[in-house]
Amino acid sequence: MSEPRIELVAVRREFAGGAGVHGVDLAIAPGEIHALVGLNGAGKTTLMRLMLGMLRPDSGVVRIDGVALPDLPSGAWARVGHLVEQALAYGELDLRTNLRLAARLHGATRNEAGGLADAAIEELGLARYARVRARRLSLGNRQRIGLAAALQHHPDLIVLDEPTNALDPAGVILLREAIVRRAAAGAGILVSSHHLDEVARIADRISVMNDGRLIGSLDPGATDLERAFFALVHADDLERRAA
Ligand SMILES: Nc1ncnc2c1ncn2[C@@H]1O[C@H](COP(=O)(O)OP(=O)(O)OP(=O)(O)O)[C@@H](O)[C@H]1O
Repeated sequence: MSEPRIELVAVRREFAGGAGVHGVDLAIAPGEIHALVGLNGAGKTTLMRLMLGMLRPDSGVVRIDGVALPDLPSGAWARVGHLVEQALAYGELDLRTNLRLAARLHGATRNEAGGLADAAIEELGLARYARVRARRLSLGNRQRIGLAAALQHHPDLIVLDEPTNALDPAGVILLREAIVRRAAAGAGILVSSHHLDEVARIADRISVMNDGRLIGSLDPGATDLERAFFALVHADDLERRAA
């Protein structure tokens, strides 16, 4: 089997008060779309921040393409695309300039950056807004900029935290198609969501997170995902209360 795009072994990060991520193992293969679902506060964003080196684990290891994060050469981050928390855009610059800059930060040459930005603008339905300053854009279109910046350089590893937030139905479809395209090209993708049916359309695997742990998985082809999700969460809550 090929090397996972990313692998987490016993990753733990505990905040004061006890919340956090309490020992997570996870591997995402090239070409895999892996969905992460869980209630508010389950630890999804924290897990993603640990995967991206934004947060240091108390213990455990995160490897990208087999290399532990502290040893990862800085150039390797150019092969990663992510949107975790807020989409970063310079309000005074237009949408296309923002995307060109993001492409440059991901290692594209000046010539390549324009082409990547134009392709992403097309892919995410942003052509009408290409020359509009970011601060004038709607919330959903700012989210589209963040997604375009995360995807435009065709990364090998993609991490998206609730990417459909603020997107209209057309945006949801464009994003879905873009994610499937990246996976078909070999990217490993982790995407969190509160929309079970939405992620089930594209995910190869769905992991359920509860109280900082991965407690099980859902079959993306199953009919009543909501019921299966709550059954897992309730059983886990009961088990921990009994312990
Ligand atoms: N820097 C921090 N310091 C203390 N506690 C934190 C910190 N960051 C997150 N937490 C806590 O860790 C837990 C997990 O938060 P996290 O944001 O990872 O959850 P989530 O699954 O992404 O939630 P949501 O679905 O609401 O986005 C929460 O209880 C949160 O309050």
